[in-house]
Amino acid sequence: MSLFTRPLVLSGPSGTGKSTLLKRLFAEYPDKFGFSVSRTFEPRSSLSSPALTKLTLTRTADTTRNPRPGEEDGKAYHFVTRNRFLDLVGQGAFIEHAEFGGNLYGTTIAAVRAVADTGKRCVLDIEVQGVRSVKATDLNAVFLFVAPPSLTALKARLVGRGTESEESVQKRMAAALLELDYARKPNAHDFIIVNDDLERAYENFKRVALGDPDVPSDPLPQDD
Ligand SMILES: Nc1ncnc2c1ncn2[C@@H]1O[C@H](COP(=O)(O)OP(=O)(O)OP(=O)(O)O)[C@@H](O)[C@H]1O
Repeated sequence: MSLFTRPLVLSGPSGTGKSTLLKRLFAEYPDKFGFSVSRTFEPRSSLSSPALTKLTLTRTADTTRNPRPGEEDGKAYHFVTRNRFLDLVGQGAFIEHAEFGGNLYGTTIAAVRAVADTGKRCVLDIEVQGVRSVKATDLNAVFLFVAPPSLTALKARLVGRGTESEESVQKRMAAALLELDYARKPNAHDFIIVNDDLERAYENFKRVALGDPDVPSDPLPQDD
């Protein structure tokens, strides 16, 4: 049976290639997916590039920041007041929330459900803490872990991306160890894709995203 009707939770170390895979997927299937990203790290703009905002992606995040000119409520974000946001936090409404630059951002359980109601598959790109939160809900999500071929390769990608300071690379590498530790636990994820060769990884990623239940998981990289 297709898994397409269940939200897809994508996680994996920073720099492992999640945005790269998502961009390709959303470019190939502009109407099939709703997307939510919320992270502890500073958000990067790669998934908000003009090419992507033209797509009919449904975003699911709430924010207290003011709408920018031309931004409609409910399209990029649901704009809420700080008080309302904190109420929602108190009610346990969020899967994840974090503060960046004085504004609060987060993804509510209700927003993920709303995407599913439109017939699209909601894709969440979140960290391990968010994975645990989603597991504690009744969202019945499918968990996909994208692993780097090795820690050495991961570091090379982070450095090669040219977006991180030395300190930020160190922070991300430390977080990567925790993500990999979690991924080694039995039943932590339903699918594991090692993003070694991009073409191969993308083919498997696409199959999982479209709901194929039979995509074989790759073995996790050994510590190096
Ligand atoms: N299979 C691959 N082989 C080599 N390089 C890759 C591969 N996939 C992605 N990259 C490169 O690795 C870098 C990190 O990829 P990307 O930004 O997609 O990671 P990410 O997991 O989305 O990171 P973050 O969680 O920080 O957003 C980019 O420069 C990207 O071009």
